[in-house]
Amino acid sequence: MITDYQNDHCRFKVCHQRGQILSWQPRGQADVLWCADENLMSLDKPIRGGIPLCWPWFLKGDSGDLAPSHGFARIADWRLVSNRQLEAGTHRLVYQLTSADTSSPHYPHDFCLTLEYLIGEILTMSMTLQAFTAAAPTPAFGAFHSYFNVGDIEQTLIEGLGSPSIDNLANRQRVQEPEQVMITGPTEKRFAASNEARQTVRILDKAHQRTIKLVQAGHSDVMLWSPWTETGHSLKDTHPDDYKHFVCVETAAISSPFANHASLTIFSDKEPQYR
Ligand SMILES: O=P(O)(O)OC[C@H]1O[C@H](O)[C@H](O)[C@@H](O)[C@@H]1O
Repeated sequence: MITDYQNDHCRFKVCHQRGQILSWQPRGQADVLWCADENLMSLDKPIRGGIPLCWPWFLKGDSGDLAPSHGFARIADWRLVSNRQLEAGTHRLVYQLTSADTSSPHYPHDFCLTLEYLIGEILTMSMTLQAFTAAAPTPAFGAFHSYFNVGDIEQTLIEGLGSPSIDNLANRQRVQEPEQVMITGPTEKRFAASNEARQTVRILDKAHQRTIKLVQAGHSDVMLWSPWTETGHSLKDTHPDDYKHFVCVETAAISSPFANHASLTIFSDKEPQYR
């Protein structure tokens, strides 16, 4: 179910069947991505960890009644269409999912979705949608639902999210946010992606003495999620203390649909930039 790779820059793990990266460990660093214990995983359920692609809706969609939650892409069988190493040693993996492989009454269109990963010193994930439907397809929403590995969530700050947030756990109230956001309990907050074409968010992980930098394009929102102590309880595919070691910073299309292309690039910098 899980395949390990190594190149000059990093080690990484993928689940080819899900087209999902689960681990990316740049040379000399701790894993940048968090992933649940393999013994608690099952292909019957979404794999909790790495970067699942939620598509073509987020949670249960705007209507609140779409199933499966977070769309069908993260539980579909993807096809690996290219797997090679570039000259610089970086791996390039390309997966495709088409309407012939999976179908949903909530997205009744002919499409081909391509996911491309460049995995080396930096990690880039990009998604391209080709629609073959004569009529305009139903708008597609979702997220690159990234799980980031942090040494200690209580010593982690996230900056570049902007303000205000919309707090899903407080009746969608608008909350004025500081420049650096700290997670101190269950968190489910949505931030508007900046008006600039590209937005940078930083995760300052004091315990690992590193900064993870995310540069995104094509997403309208950023979701910040931590289940806090729900790990090991309502989240049955996790252990009780897991919440201490991950934060989800999800570049997402929630308030506006995805265009045909969206990307996320992740850098991990060992220099301590924690202030
Ligand atoms: O458990 P999952 O279906 O993977 O969803 C995990 C989480 O994803 C997002 O961040 C949502 O905002 C949360 O409400 C949800 O609990």
